[in-house]
Amino acid sequence: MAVGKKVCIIGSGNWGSAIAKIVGANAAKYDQFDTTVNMWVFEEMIEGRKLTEIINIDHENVKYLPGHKLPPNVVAVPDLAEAAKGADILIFVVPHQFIVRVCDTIKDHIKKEAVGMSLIKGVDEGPEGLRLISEVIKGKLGITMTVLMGANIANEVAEEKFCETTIGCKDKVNGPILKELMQTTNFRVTVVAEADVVEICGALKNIVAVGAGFCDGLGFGDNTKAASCGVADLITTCYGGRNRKIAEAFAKTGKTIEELEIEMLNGQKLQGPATAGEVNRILKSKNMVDKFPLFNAVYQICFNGHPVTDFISCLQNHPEHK
Ligand SMILES: NC(=O)C1=CN([C@@H]2O[C@H](COP(=O)(O)OP(=O)(O)OC[C@H]3O[C@@H](n4cnc5c(N)ncnc54)[C@H](O)[C@@H]3O)[C@@H](O)[C@H]2O)C=CC1
Ligand SMILES: O=C(CO)COP(=O)(O)O
Repeated sequence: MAVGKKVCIIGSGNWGSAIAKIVGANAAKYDQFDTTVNMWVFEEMIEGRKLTEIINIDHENVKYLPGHKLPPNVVAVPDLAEAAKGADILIFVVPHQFIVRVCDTIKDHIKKEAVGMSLIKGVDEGPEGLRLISEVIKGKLGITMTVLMGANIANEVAEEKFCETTIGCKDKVNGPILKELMQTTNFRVTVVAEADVVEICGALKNIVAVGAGFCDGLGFGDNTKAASCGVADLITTCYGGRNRKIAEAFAKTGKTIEELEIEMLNGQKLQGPATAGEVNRILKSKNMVDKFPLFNAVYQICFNGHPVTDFISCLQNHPEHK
């Protein structure tokens, strides 16, 4: 009898837990997957209990996705190398700032022929400029990489509200398998070959979302917000995402991004400000900062103490309008 492909989810935050609902259900449903899905959980204590124990006994990630049951075949594992060992499909879904450490921890323990799928929105600064997170993972682990990105706010996906997502997969073999693993009636998957485009759009929209939050916090209207907004994930993120929410509070309260993240997100992590920093340094090295006034303004406000009230001038003085 053929043995089903073993799946490991690396990460168990807001999105990792929502995706565990889907992956757990599909792994149990389809023969081509092993029913048991390991989920690496960064261990922490919640009211005197280990988070892994809570997930394995109560089947709920009470900290990062409260109110949603996870399938019982999703097993929380606190040891990262142990969780990833023997997996055929590795789903990477940690905040982007932790990915290098994650890869270093698992690199001697994973199957060489495993396929990775990154759900991480962010970028890395390589020596020659921007590096995609999937490239970082591939560089560290040497495995085939794919990505999954979309307008997918985790809580809405967990509530099974309809949405679409895109898998970027450069080869023809892995696309259909990954689609079967991820797709449900209310989470519709398109597979495309342009994986790099899928990933870069997913990463950069978080900077725009911070800008949208500034607009809301400063009391501008929907037209103003739309001036910084594109399609799909941008629309979603500019209305419903955490980056937007924190940026609005930043503009209204004068507190720092770090203070607000701690106060409002209960351990969840923003990707937009960090991505603005990484992208700014990359643009600087290529003398291209002036071509991206919105990205630059978000960076200056988040990191260099520029007043948020100046934010809109970056749109008023956009080079395209000259
Ligand atoms: N939440 C959402 O709606 C969506 C998130 N994403 C992306 O998915 C990625 C992961 O986001 P979330 O699952 O929402 O995470 P999150 O924002 O809920 O982050 C918290 C997670 O980080 C872990 N963590 C904290 N310190 C750590 C450390 N030192 N090392 C490793 N892990 C640590 C926590 O244990 C927890 O699992 C991000 O790149 C995000 O942009 C993508 C689509 C939707
Ligand atoms: O990526 C997301 C929606 O597609 C989530 O965005 P936030 O991290 O801003 O909540």
